[in-house]
Amino acid sequence: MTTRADGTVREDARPPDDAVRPAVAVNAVGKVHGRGGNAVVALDGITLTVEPGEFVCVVGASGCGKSTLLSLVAGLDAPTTGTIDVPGGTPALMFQESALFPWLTVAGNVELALKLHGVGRAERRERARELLAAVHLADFARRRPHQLSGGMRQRAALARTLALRTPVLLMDEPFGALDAMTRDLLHDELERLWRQRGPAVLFVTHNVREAARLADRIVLLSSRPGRVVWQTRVDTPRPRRIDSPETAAIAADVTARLREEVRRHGG
Ligand SMILES: Nc1ncnc2c1ncn2[C@@H]1O[C@H](COP(=O)(O)OP(=O)(O)OP(=O)(O)O)[C@@H](O)[C@H]1O
Repeated sequence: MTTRADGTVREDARPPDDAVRPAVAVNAVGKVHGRGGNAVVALDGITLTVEPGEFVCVVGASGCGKSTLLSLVAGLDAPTTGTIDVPGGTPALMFQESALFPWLTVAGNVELALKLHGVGRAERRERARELLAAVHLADFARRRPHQLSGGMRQRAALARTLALRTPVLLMDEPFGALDAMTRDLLHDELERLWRQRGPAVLFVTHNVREAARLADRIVLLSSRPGRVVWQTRVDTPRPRRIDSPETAAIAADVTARLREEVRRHGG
């Protein structure tokens, strides 16, 4: 999928050679929301790639354009300048709120996502069953979302996102509303499933420790308008712990750079 500044979205006709092409390529992208006196320059000249299977966390001060970046990569909005290439097609998205349909069961929510992508009934059932078992919700498949805790709802949302088997997952603060203990468990789940299934992940967060816990690479955006100002690889062996000295040291380094960035902009 290629999204251009004129809003055209083109599905690539030829299957991509994923071994050599990035899973996501954001090329000199700018985004202005609104017009005239109300115009807000959210992003300015962002260039960023995510390699196949890579886990990239984007951090930055509030309002720096992280969610805007994800909505552009998702194809929900068009860039004002530049291009975005996602050769594997439309990515799956997960948000802070589970966005489950309240009138459907947990299994029904996962199956509906598959139905909308043209997956036949028998395969929908099987994939939903397998995914709900993988996120430890097998016993809750027939419950409705309001009967679940916040953490369980996000597990269901994760199952729905993974069920689509897209080569790219976009995650916008998916665990931001959860308590620390639940978030820690969801990090373990996500890391395990990501390693088993191997999608590229572009994960937006305010939480620098979360980024150090999950990422292969952390990208720091400047205060608005967002630009890539710094990035670092995270080579700590997996599985990781959020309270390990290695994770704490990386988080401290990223926090120092983030503070510097916010100070520079008078935040
Ligand atoms: N549809 C829109 N119309 C006008 N302005 C917008 C729109 N969407 C976002 N903005 C503005 O663009 C800027 C970037 O917003 P965005 O939500 O992308 O930032 P963010 O880094 O995700 O913020 P936060 O960390 O607080 O969630 C903000 O100033 C926001 O108010």
